[in-house]
This record gives sequence, structure tokens and C-alpha cells, in this order.
Amino acid sequence: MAFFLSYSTPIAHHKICTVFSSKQGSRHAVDQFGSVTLKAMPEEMALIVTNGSSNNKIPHVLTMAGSDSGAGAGIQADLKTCAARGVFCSTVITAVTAQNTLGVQDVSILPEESVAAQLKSVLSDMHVDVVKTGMLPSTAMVKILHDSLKQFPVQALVVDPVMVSTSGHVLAGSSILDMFRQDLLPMADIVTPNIKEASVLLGGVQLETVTDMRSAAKSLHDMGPRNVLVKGGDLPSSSDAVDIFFDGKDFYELRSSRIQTRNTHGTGCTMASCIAAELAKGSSMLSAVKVAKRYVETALEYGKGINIGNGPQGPLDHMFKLKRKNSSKLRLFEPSDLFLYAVTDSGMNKKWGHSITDAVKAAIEGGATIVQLREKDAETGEFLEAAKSCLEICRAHNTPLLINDRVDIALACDADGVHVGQSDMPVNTVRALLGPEKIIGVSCKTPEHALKAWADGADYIGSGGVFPTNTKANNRTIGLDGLKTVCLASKLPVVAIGGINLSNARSVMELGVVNLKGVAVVSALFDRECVAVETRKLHNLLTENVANVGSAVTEDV
Ligand SMILES: Cc1ncc(COP(=O)(O)OP(=O)(O)O)c(N)n1
Ligand SMILES: Cc1nc(C(=O)O)sc1CCOP(=O)(O)O
Ligand SMILES: [Mg+2]
Repeated sequence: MAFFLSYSTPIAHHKICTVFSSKQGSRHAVDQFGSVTLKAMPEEMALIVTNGSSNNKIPHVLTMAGSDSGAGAGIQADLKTCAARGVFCSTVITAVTAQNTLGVQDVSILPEESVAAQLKSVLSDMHVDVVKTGMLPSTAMVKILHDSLKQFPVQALVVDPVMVSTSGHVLAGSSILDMFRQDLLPMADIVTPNIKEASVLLGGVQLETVTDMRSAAKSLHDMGPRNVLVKGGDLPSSSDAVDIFFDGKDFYELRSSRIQTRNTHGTGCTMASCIAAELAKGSSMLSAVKVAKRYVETALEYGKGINIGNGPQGPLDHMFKLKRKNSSKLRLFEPSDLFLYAVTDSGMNKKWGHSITDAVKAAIEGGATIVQLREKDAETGEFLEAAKSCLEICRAHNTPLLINDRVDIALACDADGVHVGQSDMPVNTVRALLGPEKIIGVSCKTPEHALKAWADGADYIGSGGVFPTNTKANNRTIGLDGLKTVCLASKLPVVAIGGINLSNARSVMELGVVNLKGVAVVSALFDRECVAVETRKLHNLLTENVANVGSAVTEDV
């Protein structure tokens, strides 16, 4: 049963039920079936679920949208986004547009029979997980989609209600507005309008503030979709890019810094197809939305200087991963990096006569999977020099190097990221300074801290003190119970910290919580004569323990 519990997000739950619903023949049946709990599943059902999730099955998004000759938006954006996110993407083309950086010059709508045939070809044969819609230029196409999904239910439907191009060209006539409201939105697991589209769908209400966006999200939710994301990229009154996500119960305000670039054509399609891709991989809706927002922000940042075309709006560049700045140097975060997290201490190194570089080398040699420089007494110049030297060592061993507290030092030496506490620089400010791809960790002692860290754009949290420690003065001990409470509330991977050593590390990892990825240690590694030997011992102990606890500690959140 442990296998199924790891897929117990609402969306994946829906997917599991979809497997059975194909016999029942309607999406309505899927939804009713969705209320069956996993524990109540009979054995034969479990078998089918296992087969449906076999290793050979690649997550699959079907996009039903228009072709954009300029390739920033439409079908082309969806294909590139899914490819960048590691998801297979099939296509149903509804229209062929001639557009470039100047605007839309021509739109040819495909015959409805062709659209129906494309949908049938793919849905009947290719095991689609998620359908994403973009430009649906006729009421008949909405009906075709509706009927096709009844016949071939999927895990989720992501609706990007494309109505007006960013250049102002109307891509869906007013006749289909009612069809959107009556048929499409009630089918949708999420609808992702921008400000203009939300306004049109709501009969022309003006959206000028974040409060207006919240009311719009609520009113759109009343039209039937399970979740609503109102995108505020065009909101005139905000210096950040603010989106409002509403799941019918809670509102989430998702903020990112506004990137100054003309290359924004396709952000809407890209956001929706990235949400679809993450859902197809098994993410919860909220996580999918957050990943998509970061993906778009990163693409904007990397593509901001690209020069394509002579018009006012250039295309988004989806494949930035292929040509990142400093691509040989950039170290992207993996939750498994937290497995054995070595945090340095200048006082301990001085006591044992270790240079900072020797200490870091030894920790890596012993198996440390990430290093944090926590040099509380160092002068700025000395800290920066130490950071540069340690970065060379870490890069040579493909081990991420984070800087404690000092965002300026991290920026100056191009470290992989920063770890901050509750009274250090706020995470959203750190994110704005470091950009979307650097690693940010935050110390969290409570579930509230953990949720805020996630909402503000952190990559992981450090939680403790698990045990009393002499390394950090006046540190409150939260114990194993406190750690478990934080882990269960956290949507981010967690590393435990505080008084952890060879004699108690096992009890930490035996908590067996899926997002507890490792231990962060100072004195048990660095307040020792031989750092490499101590690190190796702890590494071995953790490795043995993971083998006992099983897959729980290797899965990603
Ligand atoms: C991995 C990890 N977790 C927690 C901390 C503590 O950070 P903070 O609360 O800011 O305290 P200081 O380390 O700055 O004293 C950490 N450094 N690393
Ligand atoms: C730096 C730090 N942060 C903590 C927290 O609870 O957030 S405990 C701690 C010190 C950890 O050192 P040692 O492994 O020597 O106990
Ligand atoms: Mg700090």
C-alpha cells in the first residue's frame, strides 16, 4: 500500500479513478468514483493502478490549440514547454495563425471534422494524462472537446481561455463566450485567464487591483472550474507579477519579480502547458501552478535579451535549459542534495587548525552532499575569498555550495545559493536578488514558517533544533515531534538540524516522513580532528538507514 499513498494527491487520485472509469464511459462517473478512498480499494483495482504507472509510461499532455507561426505561443509553445519539462506532448490543431512580433496577420480555422478526427486519433490510442486547451475558435470545437472527453476521460483538463492575442487580435468570437461559460469552464480542473480574459468572461468587470483579482477568481470559480488562476502580469498597479490562485476554499497570492523584457509573447500558453505537464507527472494542482510560475519567470529572465523580429513583442524562449548562462557552472537543486548537509564553523576550524578549504574538501571526501559556509566571525573580504576558494572545490565535485545569511557574498562569488533564518533577509527579497534558479533554504520551526517559505519561493527548509546544541546560542529545541510536525506541514523538502550526531541520526531518519531528506550537521563533522572520517561514518550510517526505511526518503515532494 505504501506505493499508493505516495500518489495520494487529489489529482493523482483522480487519475487512479480514471483508469476504471473508462468502462463506465463518462467523466461524471469518474468524479463520483473519485470519492472512493485508496484504502478501500480492492486488490484487483490496485493491480490496474500499478500497471498504469509502470516505468515505460511517459507523462502525456494533449494540447488542443492554434498554431503560432512565430512559435512563442500556441501549439509551438506547448510542445516546447512539455519537452523542456520532460513530458510527451501530442497536438490537436484548431487553427493556423500567421503571426510574428508585429501581431496577427491571418487566422485560418480548421474544419471541425478535422479537429474531431485529431482528438479521436490521439485520445483513443495514446493514453493521454492531461488535456490542455488554448485557442478554441468555434462553439462546435468546444462541443467536440466536451463529447471527446466524455468518451475518453483524462486525469485533468487545463483551460487557458485564449480570447485576445497580446497584440489585441480577437482569437475567439463573442459567440463562443457563452459556450465557454456553460460548457468549458464546468469541465475544467483549472482555468487560467489573464486580467483581460477574466474581465471578458465576467461580462466586462474592470480588474485593477489584487483585491479585484480575488473577487474575479471567486466569481469564475462559481462558473464551475475546480481551480482558478487569475494571472496579473498586466496589472498596472503592481510592481511584482502577482497571480491569484483559488481552489474554492483558499486564496493564494503568488508573487514573482517583474522581468523587464519585450520577449513576453507566449507566457499564457506556456504557463498553462507547464501546469498540464506537472499535473501529468503527478503534482498537486497548487504545486503545478507554482512550478509553472517559476518556469515562466526563468524563461523570461534567460530570454530577456534575445532579439527576434522587428515588432514590439518578441517570443518567450522555452528551451533556456539548453543554453543557460554559465551552464557548466550552474548547479540546480535536487532534494537528494540534502542527504548529508555539512555546515562549516570558523571557530571549530580554528580550534583544530583546519583551513576552511581543507575542512570543506574533507567533508566532501567523506560524502557530504551539500556544503553551507556559516562563517559567523569572518570579515566580509575574508569571507568572500573563502567562498571563492570553496566554490572551486565544490564545483570540481559537483557539490552545491550555499552561503549562510550573506546574500551579498553569494552574489559576489556566484555561489549556488543562500540559507537564511527567520530574522535574516526575507525569502522573497532573496529570490528577487538571486533570480529564479539559485537555491534558497530557510530555517523553520513551525508549520506556519514552512508554508510561508514555500509561498515565498524557497527550495527547501532546515528544521530544528531537533536536539539541544552548543553551536547556536539560545536555539529553541523542537524535538523529533516538532520536526515531524513541520515536515508534515511542509510542501518543500526538509533537512533536520541541531545536535545531530552518530548516536542520534538514525532516530531522525526513522521518522520516515517522505519529505525529510537528510541531516544538517556542524559539530559532529567539524568539531573533530578528522573531518573526512567523521563525515564518512555519518554517511554510512545514513545510507544503511535509508536502505531500511526504503523508498520513503528517496521520493521527491
Ligand atoms: C540547513 C540549516 N538550517 C538552519 C540553519 C539556521 O539558520 P538561521 O536560523 O539563520 O541561524 P544561523 O545559522 O544564521 O545562526 C542553518 N544555518 N542551516
Ligand atoms: C546552525 C543551526 N541552526 C539550527 C536551527 O535549529 O535552526 S541548530 C544549528 C546548529 C547546528 O549545529 P550542530 O550540528 O553542531 O548542533
Ligand atoms: Mg541566519
